[in-house]
Amino acid sequence: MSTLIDIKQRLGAFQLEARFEGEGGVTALFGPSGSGKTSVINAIAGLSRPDAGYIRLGDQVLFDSDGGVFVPPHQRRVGYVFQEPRLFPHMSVAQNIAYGRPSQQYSTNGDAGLSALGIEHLEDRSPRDLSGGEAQRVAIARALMSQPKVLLMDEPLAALDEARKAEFLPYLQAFVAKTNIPVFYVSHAMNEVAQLADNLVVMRDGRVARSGPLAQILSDPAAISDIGVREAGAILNVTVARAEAGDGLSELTSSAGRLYLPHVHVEDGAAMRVRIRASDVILSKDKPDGLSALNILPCTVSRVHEGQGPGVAVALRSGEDVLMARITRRSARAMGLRAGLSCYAVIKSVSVAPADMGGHARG
Ligand SMILES: Nc1ncnc2c1ncn2[C@@H]1O[C@H](COP(=O)(O)OP(=O)(O)OP(=O)(O)O)[C@@H](O)[C@H]1O
Repeated sequence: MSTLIDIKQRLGAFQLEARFEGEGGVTALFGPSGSGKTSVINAIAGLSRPDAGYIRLGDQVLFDSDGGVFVPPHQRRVGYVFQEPRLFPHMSVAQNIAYGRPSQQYSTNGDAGLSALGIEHLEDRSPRDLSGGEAQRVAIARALMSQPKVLLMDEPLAALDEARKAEFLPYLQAFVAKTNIPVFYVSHAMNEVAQLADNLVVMRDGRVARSGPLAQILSDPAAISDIGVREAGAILNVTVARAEAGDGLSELTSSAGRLYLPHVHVEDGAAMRVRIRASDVILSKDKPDGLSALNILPCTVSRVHEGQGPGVAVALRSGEDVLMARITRRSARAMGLRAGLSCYAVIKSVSVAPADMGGHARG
């Protein structure tokens, strides 16, 4: 489902001026606090009315200031999942899900997205007896009951502690991999975005700094300043060769070679995404020997991007994948880095956090 968002809106002292196009799947709105992410999805939901512009989801125009179109929120077929699950405490889980749709039978049968949430065994419980992650899974199920054409999620992990996040994320990944409903996902956490999204919209100060396919933006060295130097990094698509490779490690295969990374709790043969931060990649012109680092991938430099500061972003072709390295300008010069140069990327196993591993391969 193609989308077009092109809106201007003054909110107090804040000026929102956001334009991007999308192609369905999961579109992450990523940016620092106060950059305008929630304001954009509120405009899509019809919870606020932009001063000017245009919003189209598929073939439905929801807002067109020139044409005098403003579809009211209840006619937009938009599901909204907030930071807090907002369940009714006096109703069971099943009643919460069916709330407002008494005529509609709730059943996970035949809906792969809904089944992926794994909530059947929770139906008779009170929301008081759910963990934060379980409650969010129920909130997503409830949002699906209106048979939305699009699902908006505003930082659904923000209110969860680290343990609950780790428990909830695999369900969310499975859900977005299975559902056919386009999702707009607001987050300021790049590890979540890297695991969940197909498309990325980077927001800065009320404007769209970048938008496009996630993998493309994350492997563009010129985008590093918009993503943030600490957060920037490319995604490797890997297959789990041996989840239990001993020593608390898993053995993964990427198109460029074998990797040993912290243990992942998935079946052998599973396809997943691994985010490798640019600042965790060391480059060497010769194949290093006697290093403690377990992962040494042959690469070819495809682009060297010099920014304002002391760092240089280097895009590397590694088999079919792209890696990104951030090194000092001084090192880049000393090594004579330039497009076409063959080198080796060195990645410490322990530098890759479990939270950076696990996104389902889509398709
Ligand atoms: N109704 C309003 N009136 C005045 N200012 C507003 C209004 N709504 C939003 N703002 C301001 O607009 C800016 C963007 O807010 P928004 O919630 O869209 O950002 P965000 O990127 O989602 O941030 P966060 O991650 O903190 O939720 C903020 O400075 C906020 O205070």
